[in-house]
Amino acid sequence: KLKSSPKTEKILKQIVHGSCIGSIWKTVTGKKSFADMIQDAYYMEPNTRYSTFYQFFNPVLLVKDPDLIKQMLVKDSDHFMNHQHFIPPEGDPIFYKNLFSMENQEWRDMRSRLTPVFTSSKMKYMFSLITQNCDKFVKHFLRKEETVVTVEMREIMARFSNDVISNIVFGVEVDAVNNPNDEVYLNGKNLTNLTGLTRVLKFLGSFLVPKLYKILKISPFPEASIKFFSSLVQTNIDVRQKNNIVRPDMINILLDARKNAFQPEEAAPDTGFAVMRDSENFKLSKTKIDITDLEIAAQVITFFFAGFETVSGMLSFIAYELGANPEVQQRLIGEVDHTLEACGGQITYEAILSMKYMDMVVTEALRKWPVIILTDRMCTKPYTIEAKYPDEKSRHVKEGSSVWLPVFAIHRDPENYPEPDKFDPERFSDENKRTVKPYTYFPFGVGPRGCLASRLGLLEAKTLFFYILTNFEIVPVEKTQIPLKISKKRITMNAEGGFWFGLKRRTELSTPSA
Ligand code: HEM
Repeated sequence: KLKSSPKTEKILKQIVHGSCIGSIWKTVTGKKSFADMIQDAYYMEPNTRYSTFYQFFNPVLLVKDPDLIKQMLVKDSDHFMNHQHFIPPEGDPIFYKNLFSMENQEWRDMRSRLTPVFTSSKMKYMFSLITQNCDKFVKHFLRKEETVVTVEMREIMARFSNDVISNIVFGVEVDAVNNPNDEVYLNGKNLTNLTGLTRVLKFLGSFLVPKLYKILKISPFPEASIKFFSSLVQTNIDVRQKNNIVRPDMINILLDARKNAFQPEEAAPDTGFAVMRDSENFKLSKTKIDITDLEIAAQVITFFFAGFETVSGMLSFIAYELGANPEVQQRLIGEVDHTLEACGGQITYEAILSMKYMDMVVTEALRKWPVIILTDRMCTKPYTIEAKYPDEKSRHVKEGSSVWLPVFAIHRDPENYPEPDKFDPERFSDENKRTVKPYTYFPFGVGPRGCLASRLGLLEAKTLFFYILTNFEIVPVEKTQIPLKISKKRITMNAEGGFWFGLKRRTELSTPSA
């Protein structure tokens, strides 16, 4: 009988049971969704605080227990500071020098320089850019003759997200809602689209065999689109500096912060339950920041990348839940109408954020459909998980090994949320939200490395649905699929067969003059 090491035994067991490696293969070949693959891993070792498995030969620790998540990824986050790198440092400097890929002290410095750009008062400053795009969005549909316009939500939300994020981060007014062939949009889609066997393999491969990718200098992203965005941003910075152009966007905030220290913040309301707060224990930059043109370009391109697919996914799932749950939608329409009336027909930042039911709906949609199914950390300093229960042994986590936070699986675990597949905004009412188990809600990740721009994402969602519901009702049409099935063809969360719904005018009077 051959003797094998515990590690080999574990890999063999996984292959034999088809549990993890088998489910990775099913995901690569489009037979299983990425969310299902992670759920398989989550339930592989039931009733444990964490599971371990191998990404081929790399050990991965999947953390499931809320207290352990808090301990490891918040309190002891200095042991788990970086993401597993999947973009080779030798690749394009613009794409590599972004916050998501940065590591250790370099990341910490950049994060503290960028955090002031995303405060609530900066969101208020940028609110006018968001409303400009929301207004364009509704006018696009109000111009149509039909009373009910059939629309594939994911496509139109992607175009909307493209327009907003380009407007806010690049300072470029793009109109992909009206022009689907817009160059910025097509390049953004190319950059973020993870469909097709080659792209899926290339992307999953960067997680599964990162060392090989590093050696071969393979980037999972298309080079032509990276070049397109680099030159767009550089030209934009040059033109502004030459002509002293000022507009309320991120390039402007960063260029300005190079000359003047960040000003004391004016008080502004926060954007809701889901806002990342753990990530703000940083010493914020109170002096002028030292940031080069290249670094500004790298950051704003990351913002575009990070805020395009995520936001469009979130908006599509909110639209789906409103269309599938008419009683929720009617209650929200009531709140929208009341809010519009209370602010005399001219919506304000404060009024958007005063809507409690809107916050409950958006929070629950992000619980049921967290668009980022999984986030990861790399162990940067050896760590020991002490045994807590009699049947546990303490577990050593080696430097360089991966830790995964299975967001989707935690949000759908009935231990955390009873009837987890039910869309129930009441979970987040004033009364009930106090009973949500801490560290079981992660649409924007966790700890100091959590999403930098949760406020922006939430503000975009609330403002767009305010505009939509002022003018339309979202109704099922022939092609609508309820219940929604998660697509097996994409790594990012999407609906099989698309998100088809109708936008039904609420009144004939809302026809725009222009
Ligand atoms: C609904 C919209 C969004 C969702 C669901 C989302 C979610 C996430 C998640 C899960 C992470 C990883 C956090 C972790 O590992 O703990 C992340 C990181 C990040 N997000 Fe977002 N995000 C959204 C919108 C945005 C937008 C609009 C921007 C920029 C304008 C943005 C910028 C970033 C950046 C820069 C990071 C990396 C932070 C770091 O490593 O320090 N995100 N986001």
